Amino acid sequence: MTERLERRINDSATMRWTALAIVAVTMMLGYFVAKEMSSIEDLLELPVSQGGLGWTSSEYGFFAGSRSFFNVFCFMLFIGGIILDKMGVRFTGLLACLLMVAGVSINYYAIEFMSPEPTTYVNLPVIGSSVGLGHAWIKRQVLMAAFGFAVFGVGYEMCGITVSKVMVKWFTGFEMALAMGIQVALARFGTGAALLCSHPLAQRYSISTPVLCGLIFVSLGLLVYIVYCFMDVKFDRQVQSSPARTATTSEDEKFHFGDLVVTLKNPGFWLITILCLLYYSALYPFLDFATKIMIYKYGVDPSWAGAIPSILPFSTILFTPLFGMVYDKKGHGATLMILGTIIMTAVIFVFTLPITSSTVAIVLMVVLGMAFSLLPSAMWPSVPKIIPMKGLGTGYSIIFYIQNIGLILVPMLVGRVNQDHTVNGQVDFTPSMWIFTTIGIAAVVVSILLLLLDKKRHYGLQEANVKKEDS
Ligand SMILES: C[C@H](N)C(=O)N[C@@H](CCCCN)C(=O)O
Repeated sequence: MTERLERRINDSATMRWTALAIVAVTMMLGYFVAKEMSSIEDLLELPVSQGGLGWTSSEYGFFAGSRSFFNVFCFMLFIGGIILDKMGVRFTGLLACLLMVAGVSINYYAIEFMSPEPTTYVNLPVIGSSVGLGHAWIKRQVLMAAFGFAVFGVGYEMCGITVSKVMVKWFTGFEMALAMGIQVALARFGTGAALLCSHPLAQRYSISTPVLCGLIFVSLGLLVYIVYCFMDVKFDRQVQSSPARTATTSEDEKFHFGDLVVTLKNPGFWLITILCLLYYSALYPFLDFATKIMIYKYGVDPSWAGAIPSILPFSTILFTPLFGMVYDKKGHGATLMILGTIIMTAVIFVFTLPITSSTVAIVLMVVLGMAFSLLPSAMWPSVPKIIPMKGLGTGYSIIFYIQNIGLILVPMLVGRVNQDHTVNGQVDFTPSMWIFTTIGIAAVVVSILLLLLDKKRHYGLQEANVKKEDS
């Protein structure tokens, strides 16, 4: 056991919360970009003659899924995790921010400067009509935008795992779940702002304006992360100069490939990974299509239709830190996850029903916000209870990697299904909502299995995070 002989920089609440604020803001700016195009699906799909870009629903689904392409097909997330464990949070964080800036620049170039005319097509394999792989023609503009989004996605996910490791570094033994909850809450603010502002910005100026804003934001994120690097240098110097810490920290935190095998053999790790895959495959793609659902199913005016899905991330801003606090002080992490999956599935099921009142949609979004808080506030702080610190970068990266497979396939599938169920410009969203509901039911089952496994393996998921002597 490590005995603390000296006060460390993170023993100061001001310093550790400042570190959190900095990295969380960087991540929040990235989250804006991740959803900056979601509420303008209708504009992207308008004919060019009416000021749109003439994209099809399938092309939009392809674009929405593209954020995960390099992460999954080029194993970038996995490589990012190894880079993180080998090179540390400063190098990896800066690299991640640079990739985000590069990706959004390409995306902006595609939307602002490439021709939206459907004259140049590229033949690519995409999800075919509900079953298997087929071929579709994709506009070059869509392809270039997707390429930029995929580069951005590498930086975005790398930043996600880095920020997670930064938080574990500063908050172990302190208010870890609250810190992670606040980080996720700020990230949701980025998501909500994108859903709320993109459509009005695109309508008032041009379709590329939200992307330009995103470019400015991720550039700011890079600058902010440089500030964090100075704090991190100080933290590491202190740890190195403290003999008690040196004896354990440098050895404990060094990554060996054998640790990866230990992680991969851990059934708790796999259950949490599958839970993450299912939960996020239902919620994130749902958000990608929610604005269009509001317009077509609930008859909401397109100019403010994005405001209804934005309730979801905005409501999590309050709930996520709140549930994080509950987990820190009282425990019950596995129970919180079960509740989160049950509420999510129930709400998405109600969206499947033929109810078309926009008031009902608003209420459902608030309740879904609670689900969107319950699971992340308990799941992410549970990961360090299952995987040791030295394998955490790799562990988070494998979880995100598998999650990203769902984030590619589900939007593509839903985009295609929506296109197949469009008659005279009217979309029937029932089949795609059933896809989300089915995924939700599977998530409920996995979260219950995780509770049962915790009882057997004693990961401590039901225990509080804050240790009495540190508080
Ligand atoms: C999209 C990303 N892979 C992700 O899942 N992010 C989580 C937050 C992860 C925080 C880990 N400390 C999210 O809920 O958006």
